[in-house]
Amino acid sequence: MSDPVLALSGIAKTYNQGLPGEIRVLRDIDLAIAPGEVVALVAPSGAGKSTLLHIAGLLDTADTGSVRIGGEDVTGLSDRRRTAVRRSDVGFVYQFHHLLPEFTALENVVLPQLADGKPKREAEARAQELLARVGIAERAGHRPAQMSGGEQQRVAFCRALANAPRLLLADEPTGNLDPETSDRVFGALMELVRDTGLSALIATHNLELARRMDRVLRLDAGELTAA
Ligand SMILES: Nc1ncnc2c1ncn2[C@@H]1O[C@H](COP(=O)(O)OP(=O)(O)OP(=O)(O)O)[C@@H](O)[C@H]1O
Repeated sequence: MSDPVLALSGIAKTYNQGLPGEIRVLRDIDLAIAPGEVVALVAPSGAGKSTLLHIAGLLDTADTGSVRIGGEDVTGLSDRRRTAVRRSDVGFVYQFHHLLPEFTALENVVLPQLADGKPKREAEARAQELLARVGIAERAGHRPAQMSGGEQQRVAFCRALANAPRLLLADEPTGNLDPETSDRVFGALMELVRDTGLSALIATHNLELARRMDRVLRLDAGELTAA
């Protein structure tokens, strides 16, 4: 069997360790996501889902435990190597799009590819293709402020997938949209994920959306359980 795309083992994280305000956010978390598997993460507010996603996406480090991406143990890598792995293997989508306001939709999808060393012409072709796939090809020349919330979030999906990562991590990717738009935009994301065959861990408060994924996990009191 092939290696999980993401494997977390014995992950624990405590904020303010040893201080009066100590918070044990994660306790002994184990998680494996298979190639092509899409997993929902549901959690009450403050349960530590952002912390878990940041550790899985190499934006933060755990106190104990290991993180493997594509079979490679990335736990002890230097900051430089972690950044390189994150850039090429992990796509991130946040609740708010975090697009660069002074750049167009196309440029927002092109820039991470240039940072990864791709030639401009190739990067632009891929960006066009991704924008077309989520139905906003005609918005390529628009800046974020000229687009609706749902369109902006679609651009953010394209940006996350621009470098063809193995793993997509999403933190409430449609959480700031109205229910109808959220449903449509989430559908576009799922189509993109399924088409590209990548693995994903998607945090959501929306149980209806969670049920459209392959597996639902619940994070509560620092522990992860099957829901
Ligand atoms: N840098 C930090 N220092 C101290 N405490 C922190 C830090 N980051 C997060 N916390 C605390 O850890 C807990 C988990 O935070 P986290 O952001 O992971 O939660 P969450 O589940 O993503 O919450 P939400 O759904 O509200 O965004 C919270 O109680 C938070 O206040």
